[in-house]
Amino acid sequence: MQLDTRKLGCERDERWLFHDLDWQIGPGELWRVEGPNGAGKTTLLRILSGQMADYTGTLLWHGEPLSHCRETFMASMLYIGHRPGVKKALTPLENLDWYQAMRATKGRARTRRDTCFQALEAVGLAGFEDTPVAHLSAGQQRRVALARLALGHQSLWVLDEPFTAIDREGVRQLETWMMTHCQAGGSVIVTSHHDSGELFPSSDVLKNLRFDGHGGVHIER
Ligand SMILES: Nc1ncnc2c1ncn2[C@@H]1O[C@H](COP(=O)(O)OP(=O)(O)OP(=O)(O)O)[C@@H](O)[C@H]1O
Repeated sequence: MQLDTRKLGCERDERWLFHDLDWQIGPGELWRVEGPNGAGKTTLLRILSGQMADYTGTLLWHGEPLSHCRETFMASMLYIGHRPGVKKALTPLENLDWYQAMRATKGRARTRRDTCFQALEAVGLAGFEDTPVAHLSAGQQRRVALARLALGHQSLWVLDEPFTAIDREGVRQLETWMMTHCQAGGSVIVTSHHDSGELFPSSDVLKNLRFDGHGGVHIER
């Protein structure tokens, strides 16, 4: 797993959010992107996850320009954004099953459903599998989205504010998942407004990319 940015830049309303950003995200690396509101964190994550083409510079996936290997990249990357990205009229189980089907996950429908059950149990939604998402709390809805992490398909996780609405125990569990994912050779890029030191207190692998809010971005390995 290797994602590189070369001279990456993005301008909004005649203001550079970031420019000339050279950054390497390698296997086993856990990156926290931090900075003030409006600095450009979400914009950066949307570019890195292949959702925005409005930037300067180059993105390389395993050394190859992203535009040449988009399909492989998209299959290897999981993005969870600000919004839970779940269908409220469906149940958690239906949402996950739909997600699995969309990713053309091989295997029998029954095995696929079992995997979904396990993922929902892992995020604390056992007993809520068949409740329409619209009837769940904000934190539970968020957990439906986060259950995708437990399905274990992708090597790169790009997570924009995944801790929003999640209780303290859930935050610790999520941190553990991210660290375990990195220990297994995966990579994580995560934003959060939690204070520094509040998250991943026991991690010695956490690296920071910090927006200073004035167009400067600082990489702290
Ligand atoms: N589609 C867009 N068109 C024009 N400007 C945009 C667009 N999306 C975001 N911006 C601007 O880009 C800047 C960066 O926004 P972004 O959402 O990336 O910041 P952020 O660091 O994630 O903020 P927050 O911490 O509040 O989530 C903001 O000034 C925002 O107004």
